[in-house]
Amino acid sequence: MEEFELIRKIIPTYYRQPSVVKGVGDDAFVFRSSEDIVFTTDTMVEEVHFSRKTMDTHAVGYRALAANVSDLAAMGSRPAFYSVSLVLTPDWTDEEILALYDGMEQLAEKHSMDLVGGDTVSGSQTVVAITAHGYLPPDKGRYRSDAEDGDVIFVTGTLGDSRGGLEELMNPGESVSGHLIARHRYPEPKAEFAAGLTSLSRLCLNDISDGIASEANEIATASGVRLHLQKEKVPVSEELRNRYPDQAGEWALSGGEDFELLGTVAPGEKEALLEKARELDIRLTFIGTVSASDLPEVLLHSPQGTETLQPTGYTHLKERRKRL
Ligand SMILES: Nc1ncnc2c1ncn2[C@@H]1O[C@H](COP(=O)(O)OP(=O)(O)O)[C@@H](O)[C@H]1O
Ligand SMILES: Cc1ncc(C[n+]2csc(CCOP(=O)(O)OP(=O)(O)O)c2C)c(N)n1
Ligand SMILES: [Mg+2]
Ligand SMILES: [Mg+2]
Ligand SMILES: [Mg+2]
Repeated sequence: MEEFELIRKIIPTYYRQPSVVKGVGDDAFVFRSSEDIVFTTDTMVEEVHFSRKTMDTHAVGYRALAANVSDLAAMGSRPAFYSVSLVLTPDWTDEEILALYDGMEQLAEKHSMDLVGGDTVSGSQTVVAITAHGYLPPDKGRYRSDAEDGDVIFVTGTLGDSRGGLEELMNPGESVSGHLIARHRYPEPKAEFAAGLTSLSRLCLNDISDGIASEANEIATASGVRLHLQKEKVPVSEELRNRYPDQAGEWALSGGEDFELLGTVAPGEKEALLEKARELDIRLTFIGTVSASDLPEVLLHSPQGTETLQPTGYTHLKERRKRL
C-alpha cells in the first residue's frame, strides 16, 4: 500500500460535522464557523510515548487522538475535527497503518469528530502528530489563569492508573491487570463533561497529561494563586492501590497520561458540577481549595504535615547532549 492508496482507504465517505465546506482530498480543508475555534496539537514518538513491542497500533491511534481531545476538553470546547501527520518507518505493515486509523476512528466517533486531512511521509523514526479543532461559545473558554481565591479544586476519574498500566506493559509480572492496561491504552478524555458546563460563568481547567503535580503548578502560576491539595483526597483506584501499594501515591501525582481534568470553581458551583458528573457517570472528587498568594505554589497537605508540591511530572528535553 503506497501513500495514495492509503489516502483512498482512510478518506471519509461522509462528515459528521455540518460545518465542513471542503473535506479531505484538496490542498487543504475548509470549514465555516460563527463560534470561537480552539485548536491544539500533540505529537507521539515511538519509544517515547508508546512502544509497538507492548501496544498494538489501534491503541496508539486512539491514544494519540485522546491526547488532543483531552486538550480540547481542557479548553471547554466541543471536539470537531482532526488532521494526522505521519512519519512511518519501513517496517510498518499495511494492517498496522489501517489499525492506527481504526483506533482514531473509535474515539472520533464517540466525540462526533471528522478526519479532515493530514500528511504521510517515510522516515527513520515513527511520529504520529495530530492537530485537533473544537468549537467554543464566545467567552466560554476555560483557562488555567481563571482560578480565584476561595475556589474549590476538583479532579475527574482516578489518577495514576495510566502509569500503572504502563508498568504492567513494560515490566509484566506473573499476572497482569487488564483494568490498568485498559486505562493506559484507552483513556477517556472528558470533553463531553467540560463542554457541558457552559452554565458556569467561570471555570478554570487543565488536563492531566504530565501529572497533577505539574498541571496544578501550571494553574497556580497562570492564576497567581496558591493551591492546597489534600493528599488523602486525590482519587486512586483500588486496583492501583492493591497492585502497587508503594508507588500508587507517587504515580497519582506525577505518573501522567491519565487525560483527566483538574479544575477550580467557586464553591457555589459545586452542585452544578456534581450534577453534570452524575449525568455522564463520571467520578468527580473535590481535592482542595485555592487561596490568594503573592507566591504561586501548590501545597500538599496530609496528616504527616504540609509540603510544597514541585512540578515533578513528565518533562521533555531535559536530557540532551551538547553538540560536539
Ligand atoms: N514547539 C512549540 N512551538 C510552539 N508552541 C508550543 C510548542 N510546544 C508547546 N507549545 C505551546 O505551549 C503551551 C503548553 O504546551 P504543553 O505543555 O505541551 O501543553 P499540554 O500539556 O496541554 O499539551 C501550549 O499553548 C502549546 O501550544
Ligand atoms: C514507551 C513509553 N515510555 C514512557 C511513557 C510515559 N510518557 C511518555 S510522554 C508522557 C507525558 C505526556 O506526554 P507529553 O508529550 O508531555 O504530552 P503533553 O503534555 O504535551 O500533552 C509520559 C508520562 C509512555 N507512555 N510510553
Ligand atoms: Mg502538548
Ligand atoms: Mg493540556
Ligand atoms: Mg507534556
